[in-house]
Amino acid sequence: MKGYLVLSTGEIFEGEWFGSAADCTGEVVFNTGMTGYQEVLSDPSYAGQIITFTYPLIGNYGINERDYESLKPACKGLIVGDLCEMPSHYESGHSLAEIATNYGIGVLSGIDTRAITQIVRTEGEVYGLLTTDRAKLDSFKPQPIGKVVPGVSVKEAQTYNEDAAGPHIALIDFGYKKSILTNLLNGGCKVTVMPYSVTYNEIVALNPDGIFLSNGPGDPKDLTPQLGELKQIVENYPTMGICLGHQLISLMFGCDTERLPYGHRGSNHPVKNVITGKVYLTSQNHGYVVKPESLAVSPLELTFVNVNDKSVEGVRHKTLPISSVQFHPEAHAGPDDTNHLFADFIRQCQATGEKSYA
Ligand SMILES: NC(=O)CC[C@H](N)C(=O)O
Repeated sequence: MKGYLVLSTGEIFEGEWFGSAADCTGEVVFNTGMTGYQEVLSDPSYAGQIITFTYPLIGNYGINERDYESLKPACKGLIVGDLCEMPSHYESGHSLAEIATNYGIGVLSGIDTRAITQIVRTEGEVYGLLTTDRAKLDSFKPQPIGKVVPGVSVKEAQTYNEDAAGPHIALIDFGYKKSILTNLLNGGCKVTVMPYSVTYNEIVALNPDGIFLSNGPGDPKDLTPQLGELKQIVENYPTMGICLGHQLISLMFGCDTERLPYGHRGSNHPVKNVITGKVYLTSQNHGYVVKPESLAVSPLELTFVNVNDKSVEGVRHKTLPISSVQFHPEAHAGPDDTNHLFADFIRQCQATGEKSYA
């Protein structure tokens, strides 16, 4: 079946349609990873987005049971150069087209994904409509994706590794990737996943040893109403944040965020630890970033910087045990060069021996 993509910048692309037959609209972004499409499409941080894969062949090793980053993918659609319909891998249980159908995701194949990438790199914020109905192309009205965290966060607390000997971590869920939970559980922690709207009193009642602020979709400023409560939480426990969690920590301590000229989404983004001088390759997925000049007026200091564009990649509080990174130390997809950050955080939660820094 034929399918179409119309962009808010006016271009129209025609290709072959797979997956869910329903139309979808969303922000068009591009991911440059050469592998990892299963982890990417199931990462909740892509809620409301249509993902263009720059690597030309997608779907060739199928979909397995283990590599989902969430139970239900939140992205809207996929745009690929060449969708493989006959995957080959000993763990593959489904083709990409099958699971896209099951999860209501439209897939457009046979597209010049480099052309789309160039448009997104030039324009920054681009929206698109994926449809099989040519008649709808003229009436497309782009709309920002809006507040998406409530749709991907858990509704009730969920505890994992109840009897673990290690520290008890409250993982505040803005759309957490399963690999973050897995890293904490493998590090010997008991983990309670809490809804994004959790209050300080609920955290006090839980009595955790540390707080983890997860990744998540959308503009971090959409969560401005939560910042006061979250600040009270993180000021009282050792805390680590990843991606959206990092942006929220920065906002709550007086920094500012802005859109990147175009997003960092891929598996080979170099970052430099400004304290040790070491460079790491990292997995990334973000469209917003902390403004570097805003750090000067906050109690936070820079820990990591992006080697390519010098953007802020990590911060820590000057006096409290709070740190966060813009990249993804849990990898999936991508390199796990910075995986030691989980061990550092878990050690920090163990070392305090007391619950409160207040
Ligand atoms: N992976 C994430 O947590 C993304 C954070 C935020 N939604 C951004 O695009 O910058």
